[in-house]
Amino acid sequence: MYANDYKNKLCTPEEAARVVKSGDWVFMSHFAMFPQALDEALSKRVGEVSDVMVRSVCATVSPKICTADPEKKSFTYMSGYLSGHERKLGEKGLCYYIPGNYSASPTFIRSGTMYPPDVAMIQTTPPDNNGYFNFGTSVSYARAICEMAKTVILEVNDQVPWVLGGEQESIHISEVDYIVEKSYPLPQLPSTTTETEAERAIATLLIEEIEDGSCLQFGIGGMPNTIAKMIADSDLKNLGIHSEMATTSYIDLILKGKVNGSMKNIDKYKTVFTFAMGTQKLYDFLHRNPAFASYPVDITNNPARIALNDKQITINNTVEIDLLGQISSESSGIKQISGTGGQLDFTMGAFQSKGGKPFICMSSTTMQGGNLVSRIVPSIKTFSAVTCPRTLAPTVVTEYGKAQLTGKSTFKRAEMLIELAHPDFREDLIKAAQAQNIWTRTNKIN
Ligand SMILES: CC(=O)SCCNC(=O)CCNC(=O)[C@H](O)C(C)(C)COP(=O)(O)OP(=O)(O)OC[C@H]1O[C@@H](n2cnc3c(N)ncnc32)[C@H](O)[C@@H]1OP(=O)(O)O
Ligand SMILES: CCCC(=O)O
Repeated sequence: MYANDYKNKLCTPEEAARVVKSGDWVFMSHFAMFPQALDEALSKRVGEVSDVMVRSVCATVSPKICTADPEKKSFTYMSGYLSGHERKLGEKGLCYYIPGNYSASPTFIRSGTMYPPDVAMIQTTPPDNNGYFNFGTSVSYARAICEMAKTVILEVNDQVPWVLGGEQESIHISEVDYIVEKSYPLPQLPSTTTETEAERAIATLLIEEIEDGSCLQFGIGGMPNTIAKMIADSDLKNLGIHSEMATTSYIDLILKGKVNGSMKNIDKYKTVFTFAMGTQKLYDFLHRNPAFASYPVDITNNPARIALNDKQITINNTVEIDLLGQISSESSGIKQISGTGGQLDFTMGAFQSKGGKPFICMSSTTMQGGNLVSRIVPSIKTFSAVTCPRTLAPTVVTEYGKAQLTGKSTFKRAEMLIELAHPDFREDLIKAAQAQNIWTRTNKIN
């Protein structure tokens, strides 16, 4: 029925890329759905256009518009959450970070608060018989971008899984201006990370906090995968998932019957997420699987909606925490590592959920430049961003224990956090707390 429409809109990536004019804002799709053919075609226009602003989120390949234009003669690239590729480009001045809570982006686009997109370049599945294309593994805010863009170009990839959605997971051909085709496997995020002893100790401490019927969110990074694996081997049952990200570790949780969503108050029996990144096994598992519902990020990450499920447990990683409980999860000094993403959104949501518990976890130390450094620090580095402010500091977990910081005074926070630090750093931290006037004689460690 829509075959003629499809044929009329079909063109080469190079033809589609010609739509972009100097001064345009081009919004590309996110994470594993970064539109590789359109990026390549646009990169061939270096020197032909100027001041073109391109934005995406966590591109899982290195955008060619950056590498083809190291002097930024034509393109300036920015991302809402840096991937490893984007982090490296950032260090060369070829990728800028856009600070923000992930939940807010669709609203900012629709309200015009964000620069409006001139051109949307969005990767999708091929259309179904009703003329709909599916946003695959990155619903994110693809719909908001397409609604607001002057020109919508789809990059159709027949290797993208069709992911069933709660809403806004698809777009109709009538809303599309150009279609290009390219078949390639989605980039994969390896599932096997080498687990450290500290990660296993932290996971053990977190498992104690999860009950039958809890609703889980796992953040990004090595640690959440370790915990998911441990849950898959536990006696826990009737768990639910309401998360931002879906990962390969979900497969076992679902197949082993740990996660069935039966105790959720909303999206019952569904594992909810806005983007997925993992192995091909995950992408195959997601394809038309009714166990999942993808939603746009203003729905998955809305704290008020997160709170509708009882016993929401959120497990996110951080880079460092200062003695006041300021949580810095996305940068180290001027080095932007990743982004705020949904860390603050989910922490706020879990605080409001009945029986909910937000957690921030980290190994107590890390190797940096060949030196062992503490992640619990007197003060976070100059220029480092605070991802969760101290007013919203939840329970912090290291391999040495848990510290519930909410409602605690500055001296109590300092004391509890120092108990979670590696023993080699505790004396220096006590001295720092004394110098900061957040230590008292009532403190246990002295
Ligand atoms: C997309 C989403 O929003 S999902 C929802 C939750 N969102 C979030 O939690 C967002 C913030 N969190 C994050 O970005 C991640 O969880 C992180 C960065 C805290 C941890 O992720 P991991 O992949 O486990 O981090 P990893 O240990 O590999 O380190 C990543 C980088 O940070 C650097 N880093 C880590 N700790 C430190 C530190 N204390 N000082 C300096 N640099 C550090 C590492 O060296 C590495 O950089 P490199 O690749 O250039 O060498
Ligand atoms: C994680 C994405 C952040 C944004 O672009 O809003």
